[in-house]
This record gives sequence, structure tokens and C-alpha cells, in this order.
Amino acid sequence: MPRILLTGGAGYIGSHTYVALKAAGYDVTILDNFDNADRGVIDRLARLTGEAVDLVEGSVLDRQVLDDLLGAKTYDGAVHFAAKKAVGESVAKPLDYFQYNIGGLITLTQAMRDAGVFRIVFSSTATVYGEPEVFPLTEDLPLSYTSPYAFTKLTSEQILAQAAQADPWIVGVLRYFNPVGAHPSGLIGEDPMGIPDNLMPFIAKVAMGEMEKLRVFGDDYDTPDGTAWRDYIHVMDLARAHVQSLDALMKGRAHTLNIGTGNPVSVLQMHAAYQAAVGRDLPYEIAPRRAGDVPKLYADPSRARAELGFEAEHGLEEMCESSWNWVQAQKRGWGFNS
Ligand SMILES: NC(=O)c1ccc[n+]([C@@H]2O[C@H](COP(=O)([O-])OP(=O)(O)OC[C@H]3O[C@@H](n4cnc5c(N)ncnc54)[C@H](O)[C@@H]3O)[C@@H](O)[C@H]2O)c1
Ligand SMILES: O=c1ccn([C@@H]2O[C@H](COP(=O)(O)OP(=O)(O)O[C@H]3O[C@H](CO)[C@H](O)[C@H](O)[C@H]3O)[C@@H](O)[C@H]2O)c(=O)[nH]1
Repeated sequence: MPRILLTGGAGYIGSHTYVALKAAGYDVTILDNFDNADRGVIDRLARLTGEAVDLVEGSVLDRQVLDDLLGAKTYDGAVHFAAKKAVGESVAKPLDYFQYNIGGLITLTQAMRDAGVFRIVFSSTATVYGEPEVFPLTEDLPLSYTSPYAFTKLTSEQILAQAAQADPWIVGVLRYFNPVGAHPSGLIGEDPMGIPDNLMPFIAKVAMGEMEKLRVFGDDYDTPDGTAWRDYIHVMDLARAHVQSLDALMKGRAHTLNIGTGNPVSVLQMHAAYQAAVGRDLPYEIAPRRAGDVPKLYADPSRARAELGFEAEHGLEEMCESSWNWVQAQKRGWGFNS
């Protein structure tokens, strides 16, 4: 059974990927410092998989922790989620983002190199396409950045490409579009500490009565209803993409791939779908465009289909229903759905 180090495995995408990797037969060790995760996730992962979680609490910036971890067992690769992800915060604190996201990757890969572990799946993002004008987005389009966060992801991709010139790295770069939704059990999902930054957590807050209305940022974009287009992908599909990416790395096949559905969805379409999941109207108002937003981002997902056999299976309805199920389960205290 291949053994995988999962950095950031207690987080939103990491926790779903943990469950998918275990189901696929991988042995997994989670390294997380709980900077942006609730410790209770670990118990819930144990409930979901029926096995205690192999957890190391520590930071990817801590070389000693990494050396101890990688020296204790033989690893076949890593999936590297641990990073800071708030675009707005990165504008205010760019140096912190460089330290955590770029410094974290360098510390991790140096420790992996010294332990002789050369397979890594890296969490990248659609924001590396900058402000694109050609759609759908294919992997070979020019790359750029509009925030320090995006800069860290683009630089990390480049660091991994350069490192592979010197050492036998086999790298899977996955450029996620907009991950949403939750595990159907209601036990894990997106846990936005503090104020959520993204569309679906905001709609969920309105549905929970914690916010009066959704603010729709801009209705004068060049789209049919005037609101911005994104490519939302169910986190269960995204988790499966990591299993398929690792499977390919195990066979020696490196790749850089978009992970999206290819279907653009507007803010108002997402709002309508969430209303349908909740079964009642959710108030909204049109607000000015949000600074830094691009009008459209959606993937051409065909390379992931060709190289991994990956295809998103869950539609918008399931994304909204699973999110609504998760936020309600949180309020109830995470009982299993039955
Ligand atoms: N959620 C998105 O919209 C999105 C989109 C594209 C890319 N990504 C990337 O995917 C990855 C996972 O995102 P997520 O949404 O699951 O985020 P998240 O914040 O829920 O998960 C990140 C996890 O990493 C942990 N962590 C942070 N710094 C750490 C450190 N120094 N050492 C150890 N653990 C640390 C956090 O505690 C958390 O559990 C990130 O790299 C993010 O940049 C996310
Ligand atoms: O209250 C809100 C929140 C968002 N939006 C709109 O909803 C769309 C999606 O916004 P999100 O904040 O959910 O997602 P972004 O596309 O802005 O960014 C997300 O996806 C990117 C990749 O596509 C990056 O990975 C980034 O880190 C991640 O937050 C945007 O048009 C935004 O203006 C609203 O109208 N109202």
C-alpha cells in the first residue's frame, strides 16, 4: 500500500481528499498545524473511515518536524495542501504569504528530497491565469497573477518545474477552479473561520439567518445575466482528482491540469440553485463589483480527462444540497445523516 504525506489534511479540500485516499487504499499521514482547521475534524475523519487518523501536529515550515516524520516511515509521495488562501489577506500581508506558501513548499520539498521522496501533488489555482480573455481556459495559456496569493501559486509551480530539472521529481500540478459543497455525511465541509470570503459560504450564512442578504458583486459583466461566471466544482470530485493524480504519479506520469467542470455558472444562477436546495427565497441585493474580481473563469477540463480519466460527476444541485446539509449538520452537532 503506498504511503502518502497529506499536508493540510485537516482543511477543507484536504479532509475530503483524506477520505478519498483511504477509500482508494492509500496509507495516509496528515501533517497540519490547525492554523485554519478545527481539531474536531480529526475525530470526524476517524468516524468516516472507521480507523484512527495518523496525525502529526506541526508546520510544513518546521524542518525538524518534517525530517522526523519522513524518517519514521517510508513515504511514496506527498499531497501538499497546507497554505494560506485568502486573496484579500495576501494583499495586506504579502510577506507572510511568501513565507507560508513559498517557504512552506521549499522546506517540504527539501526534506522530501533528502528523504528520497520525489512524488508530489501540488494545490494550484485557476487564478494563475491572471485576467484571461480566451475561454475556456486551457493549461497552455499564458500565466500571470493579480494578487500576492496568486503569485505564490504561480511561483510554486515554477519552483517545482525547476526542481524537476535537477532531481527526479514527478509532479502533479492541479489548478482548482472554485471548490464548493461538502461530504454527503455532513461530517466534513468548508469551515470558514471568521468571515467567509467566498460566494457559497455567504449564501449559506443568509440561509442560516446569520446574514440578512447576499451581496451580488456586479451585474454589469459581459454575461447573460450580468453577473460573473465561475466554474464551481464539487469538493468530492476534486478529492477524487487527487487520487487519480497520485495514481498517475505512481506510474511515473507527471502532469499540470485544470480541475473544473467546464460549465460556467453565474452568481445569480448559484444563488437560485442554493434557494432551490433550501426551499425558500434568500434575499440578495446588487452591489458594486468587488475589487480584483475577473468577469469569467472556467476551465477546459479535457486534458484532465485525457491524462487522468478524470471527469466531474456532481452537478450544481448536489453542490448546493451538500453544502446546505453540512451547514445544518454543524448546527445540530454533526450527527450522522440517516
Ligand atoms: N478553497 C479554494 O477555493 C482553493 C482554490 C484553489 C486552490 N486552493 C488551495 O488548495 C489548498 C487547500 O485549500 P483549502 O480550501 O482546503 O484550505 P484550508 O485553509 O481549509 O486548508 C489548509 C490546511 O492547511 C493547514 N495549514 C496551513 N498552514 C500550515 C502549515 N504551515 N503547516 C501545516 N499545516 C498548515 C490549515 O490548518 C488547514 O487545515 C491550499 O493550498 C489553497 O491555496 C484552494
Ligand atoms: O458575497 C459574495 C461573494 C462572492 N461573490 C461573487 O461570486 C464569485 C465567486 O467568488 P468567490 O469569492 O467564491 O471565488 P473567486 O472566484 O473570487 O476566488 C476563488 O477561486 C479562485 C480560483 O478560481 C481562487 O482559488 C481563490 O482563492 C478563491 O477564493 C465572484 O464573482 C464574486 O464577486 C458575490 O457576488 N458575493
